[in-house]
Amino acid sequence: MAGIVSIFEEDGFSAERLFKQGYSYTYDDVIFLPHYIDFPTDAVKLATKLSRNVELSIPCVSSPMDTVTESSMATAMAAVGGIGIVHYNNTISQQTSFVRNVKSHKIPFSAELIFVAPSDSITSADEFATSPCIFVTETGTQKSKLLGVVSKSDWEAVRDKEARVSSYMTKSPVTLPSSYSFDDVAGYLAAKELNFVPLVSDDDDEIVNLVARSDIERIRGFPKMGLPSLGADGRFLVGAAVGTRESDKERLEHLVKAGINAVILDSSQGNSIYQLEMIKYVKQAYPNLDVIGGNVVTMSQAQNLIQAGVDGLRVGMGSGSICTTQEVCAVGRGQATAVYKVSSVAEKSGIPIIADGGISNSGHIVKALVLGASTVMMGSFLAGSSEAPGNYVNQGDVRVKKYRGMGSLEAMIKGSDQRYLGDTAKLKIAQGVVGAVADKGSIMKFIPYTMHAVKQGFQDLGASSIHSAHDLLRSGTLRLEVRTGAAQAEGGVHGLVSYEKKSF
Ligand SMILES: NC(=O)C1=CN([C@@H]2O[C@H](COP(=O)(O)OP(=O)(O)OC[C@H]3O[C@@H](n4cnc5c(N)ncnc54)[C@H](O)[C@@H]3O)[C@@H](O)[C@H]2O)C=CC1
Ligand SMILES: O=c1[nH]c(=O)c2[nH+]cn([C@@H]3O[C@H](COP(=O)(O)O)[C@@H](O)[C@H]3O)c2[nH]1
Ligand SMILES: [K+]
Repeated sequence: MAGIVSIFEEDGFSAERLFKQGYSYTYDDVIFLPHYIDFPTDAVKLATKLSRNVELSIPCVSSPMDTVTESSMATAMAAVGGIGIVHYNNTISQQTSFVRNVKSHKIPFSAELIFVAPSDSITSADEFATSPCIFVTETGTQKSKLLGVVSKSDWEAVRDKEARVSSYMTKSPVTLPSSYSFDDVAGYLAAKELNFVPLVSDDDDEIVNLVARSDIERIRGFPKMGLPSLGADGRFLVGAAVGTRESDKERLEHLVKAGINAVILDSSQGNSIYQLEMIKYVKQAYPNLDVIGGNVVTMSQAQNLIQAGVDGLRVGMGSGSICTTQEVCAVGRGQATAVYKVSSVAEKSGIPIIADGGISNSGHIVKALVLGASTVMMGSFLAGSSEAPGNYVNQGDVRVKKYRGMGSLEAMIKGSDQRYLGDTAKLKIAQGVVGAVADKGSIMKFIPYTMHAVKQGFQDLGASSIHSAHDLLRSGTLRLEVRTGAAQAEGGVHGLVSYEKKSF
């Protein structure tokens, strides 16, 4: 191979040369030249690091946005081997309860837990829309003693819909410990011919999950993935975002108690005195917690945060699908260039980087990883999934979910305005939009398929791991080019009267 490489070394550009030319390139601008295949697709390993001490089996991270990551997303992301970062556009108690919820699960969930008090009545079938049953507890909240359960069929059989639930609930329902594995729970439901079973936490008997027979079939139907992301205590890994205000120190204290495995300091421009001070504070107060700084897009921004002690860096400014930062502030960078440049610095200090924003297909993930990232962070790619917060609505013929920027007016009004209205700033300027994305089903189905597509890309490049891709990048063995507009059009579907694009 060495001889062939030297004859053709002028074919294509090395990344070093290509990214030196003064252009801001994004993923679609560049294309990799194929190399040599000497292993099967399944031999490609995508195991990686989120940050210095957090290991994942796939390079996928869900973004800390209020239309992307709460408990359901973070649980499912960990179950498939990635990680979710819980957003902080909420109160401290809401954010920590999302984290605790992830920590108390062994099985990803789809049903909502609904609680009523014994004297309440259930007047509409709509109350069962998101769950096969409703729990009755002493005070009607999750944190109180379980008295009974009402299934949808129990309720349908009741004539007087105004009746108190205590008059017809099934008393003292069977529960299982939440430490039971998927197979244990599946075996129990089958043996007892039950339609669902609630799972209770080991320490305080609180109901934390509800597994229905349909969930068992659903989960069994998903493609097999590698190892889930588990901490040393056997619980799912989860991260959380916080800001850089004084009040975020209190938030962080609660998140650490709830068991987060990494914290992301969430700013659009991370190279600030506020973030540098926060990084130093976190490293001193919680030496065992990985702290991820950002966002950054330049080598010098990265160098500053590395010197302050970050364990990971988040890269991307204005590249997100809902971002308007480049339009509003004229600051940012094409995402391919940003990932390459920041990784060239971070790599020298052994700091993994997260390529954040602008991912809309598996090819973009290949590009981010091969250009130096260790993981990709996704918002719009995940926001249409069943695990994302919010309900689906119909927009014409399409089932959609809301997806919005954290710097959109709507999101700022909901909670992040403390960041904007604090101290001096009285005027709110949006740096993001509110939109909608199409229903994509469960991430537990489309992430495995996406990872398989990524492995095919790696195989074409002769890279059997993310580490070996980075070696090809740095040695100049990886060759790439910029695509003209016509080349980009040629690379997409073209010249057809109509077509259906079905990926798997
Ligand atoms: N990746 C991207 O391209 C972008 C992301 N976003 C997202 O929008 C959200 C908001 O981002 P930002 O506006 O950057 O939030 P931020 O909270 O970091 O900054 C908001 C404002 O508060 C100031 N600030 C922060 N800490 C301070 C302190 N301790 N004392 C005084 N002033 C302080 C900042 O300098 C800035 O002017 C985040 O979720 C972020 O990820 C927003 C724009 C671009
Ligand atoms: O300019 C911005 N204004 C916003 O309101 C905003 N909200 C999120 N983000 C960033 O976009 C990333 C998600 O991007 P994607 O949807 O392309 O995955 C996220 O991970 C963030 O980095 C924002 N950027
Ligand atoms: K954008």
